Amino acid sequence: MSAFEDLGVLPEIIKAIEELDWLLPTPIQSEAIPLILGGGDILAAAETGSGKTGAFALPILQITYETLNNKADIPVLPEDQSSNESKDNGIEWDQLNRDRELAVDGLVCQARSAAWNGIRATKGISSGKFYYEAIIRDEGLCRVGWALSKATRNIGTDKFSWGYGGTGKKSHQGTFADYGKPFGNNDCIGCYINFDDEVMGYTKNGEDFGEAFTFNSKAGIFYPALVLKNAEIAFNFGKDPMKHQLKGYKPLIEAELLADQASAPAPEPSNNKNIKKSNKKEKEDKSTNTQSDKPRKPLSLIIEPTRELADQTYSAILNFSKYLDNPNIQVSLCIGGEKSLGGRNKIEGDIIIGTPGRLESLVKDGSIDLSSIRFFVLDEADQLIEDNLSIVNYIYNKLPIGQNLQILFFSATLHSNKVIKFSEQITKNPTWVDLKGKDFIPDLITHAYIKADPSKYETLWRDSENPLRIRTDGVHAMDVTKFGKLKEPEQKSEAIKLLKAQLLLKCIQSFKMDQAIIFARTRVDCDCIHNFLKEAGGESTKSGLEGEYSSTVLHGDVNKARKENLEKFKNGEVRFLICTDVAARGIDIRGLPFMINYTLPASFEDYIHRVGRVGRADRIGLAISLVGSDQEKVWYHTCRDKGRGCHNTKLTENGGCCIWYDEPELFHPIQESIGPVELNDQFQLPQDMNLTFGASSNKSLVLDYQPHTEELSSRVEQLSQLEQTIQRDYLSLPIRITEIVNNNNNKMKS
Ligand SMILES: Nc1ncnc2c1ncn2[C@@H]1O[C@H](COP(=O)(O)OP(=O)(O)OP(=O)(O)O)[C@@H](O)[C@H]1O
Repeated sequence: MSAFEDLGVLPEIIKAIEELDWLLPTPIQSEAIPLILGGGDILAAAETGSGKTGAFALPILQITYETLNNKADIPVLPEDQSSNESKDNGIEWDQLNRDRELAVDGLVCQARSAAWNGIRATKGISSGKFYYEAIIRDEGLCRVGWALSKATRNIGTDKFSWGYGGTGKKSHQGTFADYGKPFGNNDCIGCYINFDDEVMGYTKNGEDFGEAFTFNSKAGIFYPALVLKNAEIAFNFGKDPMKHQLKGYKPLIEAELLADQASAPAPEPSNNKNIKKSNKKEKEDKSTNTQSDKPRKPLSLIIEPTRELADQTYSAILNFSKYLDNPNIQVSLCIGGEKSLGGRNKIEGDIIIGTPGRLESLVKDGSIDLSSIRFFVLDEADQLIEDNLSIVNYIYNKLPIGQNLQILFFSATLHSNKVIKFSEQITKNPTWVDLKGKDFIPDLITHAYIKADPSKYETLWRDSENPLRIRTDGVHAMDVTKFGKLKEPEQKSEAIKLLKAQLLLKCIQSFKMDQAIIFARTRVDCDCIHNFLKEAGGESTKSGLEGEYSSTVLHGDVNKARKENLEKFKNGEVRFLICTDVAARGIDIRGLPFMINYTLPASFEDYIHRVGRVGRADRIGLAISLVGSDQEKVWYHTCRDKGRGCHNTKLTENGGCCIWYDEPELFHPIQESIGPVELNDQFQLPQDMNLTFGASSNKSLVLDYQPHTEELSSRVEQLSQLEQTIQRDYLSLPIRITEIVNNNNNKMKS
């Protein structure tokens, strides 16, 4: 019997997690899963990388599934919002013919993955002159066009499909050629097909680019088709008035729409539609499952502070749910940077995962129906409450409070007054699952630091012969022209900035770091470090191989590329990820050996989350902090454009956009609580600390059971003795009764 089974987890979920090598639950999972399955509110604090995602995701997935299986309980969306079928003459995007990471909401298609994801329409045409429109809703990549039923979903790459992409290329049979103009956000692309003359073509915002392809009109039924990557596109087959009229062509909806008899290619496992059924149960379902086939109201809502984290939790839940069918669990990802649906179409999904801003706007415009929510999860709750309290409160107030609603708070750092006060307002007698006390940090992390002292390391940063110098944030561009004896605070500040870049290289070299995550304070700092590493040898070589110091950045500015950059790092395509605190929480990169605090975070809690990117899932990690020996003057933009084009280096108290950042002060609590070791002059750990970073500790995540077992052993012993006493008493009971009965009989006889 699996240990997860002991916790009451369903076999289908266990099968999925066993494939991830989750054989035993981690301590937080052992504690939290039964409590959540049992129905209470909980506040769960456990160290970074200890498996908190599974601790809440597994039980809510299970209860969601069990609720759906009890068909009477399934809340469905009202009919008029759930189907476009009649109004669209039966043409819609085909849920059975789409790639796994493409989500469909009415006629809006979205894929947030860095891979291409395609879909085909349910119906197509084989005669006449018709067209449809695609309205691009962000800057991602896409190709739109037509496909026969034999085509793959990556249209334009085989001989059965024809596409036109945002880079201004048409493609067929894998050949890409210039056509029309590039297109992007807000553009309206018309896709037309003319069976009389056997030509296909495209328009952009009404401008006709003429023939793109010729084709054989007898080839079969031509379906609208789409492939996209990190993009969102809305379609109009003619239900709404077309944006641009195309002379001689009618909207597709007016055609005689057809579909091939042949079945569609097997669908990928679903992420937001109820499409996969086991053969065995299919027959029963035809009669009984009509309720669960309808779009359903969400049962679980999970809020995550960042897009990356929302995406990670979304992928985890998709993985956990892969063997749950009849019905499949619908999971929807709602993250920032997307347009409102205007309440026209409801977000479908049994489990919705999103970021605060996006969820707020979807709730406000009526696109998410919260009336059936049973689980409200605040992951990284302290950050959500710190940064987005009003949104969390707003969403909470829209929930069906007082019914079966369960509220779950999770974080490694959950002990602030603000969190406790808020939790008291919204939870009912919550159980605290606090495994290690306040802000505990995994033992698998070794903490080290180097004091970035320009007087100590003069040769490193003063060396005028060394062409490799970081271009710093520009705060001192006007006030430090010469360094001299480093008397002025501004000189020291700039010297520290120059030195830190050199120390970074030394650390990378000394520990032969293959992969590391580097945290800096601002976007500008991240870009400066990225450029510095490029110059140090981070450029891709002509042969396409990444350079020795290849890096990528992740911060608030790198909007669309954020996911792609993170994937590059996760896949090992680049060696260093340079980021702001946007990646400090939750991001799970298995086996990551090193992290570097290029600048210290502004709070001790942030230090805990940042260093928690290493030392996860049983891997030993090293966290190195570069600590300035003096204060540094840094940007702190209060200006309207948040720093764009700002050169105001006065301090904020004088109306400017700079502050003095006091790393020596920020380092105190870290030094007191954790006591990091100082790297020696060779930038090495003391010799007795011989560790292989990135390697398994061979302790296993679940060995943490041991202290718990020891703690409980005396009580288990007492229980066992009690049990024995009861057993003995019980066994002696009939004898005594017989004795009493016999005695009584004897008395009566005599
Ligand atoms: N029972 C388990 N057995 C083996 N590996 C596990 C188990 N549970 C989780 N993991 C793995 O441990 C890693 C960390 O899990 P997770 O991301 O949930 O940690 P976390 O506690 O949420 O961390 P953070 O506080 O940084 O958000 C992941 O790679 C996950 O796959």
